[in-house]
Amino acid sequence: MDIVSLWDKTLQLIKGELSPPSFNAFFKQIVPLKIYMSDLILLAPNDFTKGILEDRYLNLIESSVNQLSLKKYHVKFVLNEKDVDGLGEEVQSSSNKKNHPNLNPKYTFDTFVIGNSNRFAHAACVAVAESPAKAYNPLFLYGGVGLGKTHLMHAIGHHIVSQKKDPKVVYVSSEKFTNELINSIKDDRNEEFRNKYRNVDILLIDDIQFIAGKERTQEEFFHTFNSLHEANKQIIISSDRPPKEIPTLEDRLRSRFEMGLITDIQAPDFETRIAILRKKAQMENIDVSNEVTTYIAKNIKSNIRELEGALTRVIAYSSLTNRTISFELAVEALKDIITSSKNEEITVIRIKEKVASVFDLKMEDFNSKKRTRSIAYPRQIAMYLSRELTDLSLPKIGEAFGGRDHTTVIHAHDKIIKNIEANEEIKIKIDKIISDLKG
Ligand SMILES: Nc1ncnc2c1ncn2[C@@H]1O[C@H](COP(=O)(O)OP(=O)(O)OP(=O)(O)O)[C@@H](O)[C@H]1O
Repeated sequence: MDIVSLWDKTLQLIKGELSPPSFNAFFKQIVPLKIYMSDLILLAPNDFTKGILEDRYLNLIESSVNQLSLKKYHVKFVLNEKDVDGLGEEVQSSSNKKNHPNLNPKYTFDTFVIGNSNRFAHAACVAVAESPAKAYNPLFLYGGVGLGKTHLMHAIGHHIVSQKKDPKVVYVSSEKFTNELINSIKDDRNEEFRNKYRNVDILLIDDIQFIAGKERTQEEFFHTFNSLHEANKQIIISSDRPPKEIPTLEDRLRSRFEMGLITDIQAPDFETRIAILRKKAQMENIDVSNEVTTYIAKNIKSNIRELEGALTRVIAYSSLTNRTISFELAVEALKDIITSSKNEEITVIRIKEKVASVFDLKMEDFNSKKRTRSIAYPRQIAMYLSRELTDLSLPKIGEAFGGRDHTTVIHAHDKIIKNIEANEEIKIKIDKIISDLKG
């Protein structure tokens, strides 16, 4: 029995043992990942659910699995698919179809909510999924943590697998790529490694920023890239920043990454956060009021993984305490998470407002072309603080200051660092602004 059927049957057994709210809260989101030796490895959606599954349900899960299988398994939970990367070749995986990559079944275009922050990235991914190697090659997706890059890459993979006959689609994190390369060198299996990556139709490579500074990996990836590109195979790359900002990336790779289309994903706006929460509640088949989704969406802004985690926590809390989901219950369930992030997020606007009040500037002065010292200097301080206190990229900061070039932001940042080192008065002033912003 393959892992997917084994897990499906296990779920049927477990369902009969538990109340529907508990089953829905803790079991529906588990993804069967891998069978390795005598371990059945399952992906838990978040730390909280993992803790509950391990503390309360491990015996039930293992006994149910072992009722169905001749072989005795130990069940293990991981939080990240990358955690099983080091386990060597799979014995069986959830992606048991020939040439099928290890794609998360939940990460499809259907489950992806489109909003202003990701509309362009989504459209580019759909275009690539429909015409691989014809639309944009490579497609380079970048954005902050937990904003949907991996989701979109897997969605492209699923779409292509569903459209083409036996395409070879490979999804790999750059860390896994590096580890496999190192092992192949160690075991003298370099040829095998090359064949694996140079003979695919679609290569999805996640978190490419981790190859920064790894010369041998960059060299190998350069040749993999070239042979795929020349053979008209599609390459999709993700990163937490644009190619220009990846330090110690060889120029020849950087220019290749810039050959196709580069697209970014921003943090979702309020409406998109609400839509994501609604979609998730709908997928879980659970009623959640507008008051509750609004409370979560207003307080968790910059990471969709955390947004989803908050909703899961509310659902679990309701199931554990046997109460219906209400605004009061959500506040109670999320008191640790939302108190710890109660300080308002630091944005460029807040930085500008603060610097404007300290240096007696008008808001429009930050974007103006005026270069008098009384304006240019506070403007440079505001750019410095934006670089230090927000996750925005250099080009985005430049954009937020009247469309200035990213080199202007670098210059301002370097200058203020030197000033802080040389001038105690400025250091105190800037420290005070930072502590006021942090609340
Ligand atoms: N637009 C969206 N609609 C629905 N779910 C989303 C959306 N964007 C992200 N998610 C969900 O948020 C979670 C985090 O997304 P994902 O893992 O793709 O982020 P990432 O950008 O690859 O993060 P990292 O930088 O940590 O690798 C996933 O569960 C994903 O399904």
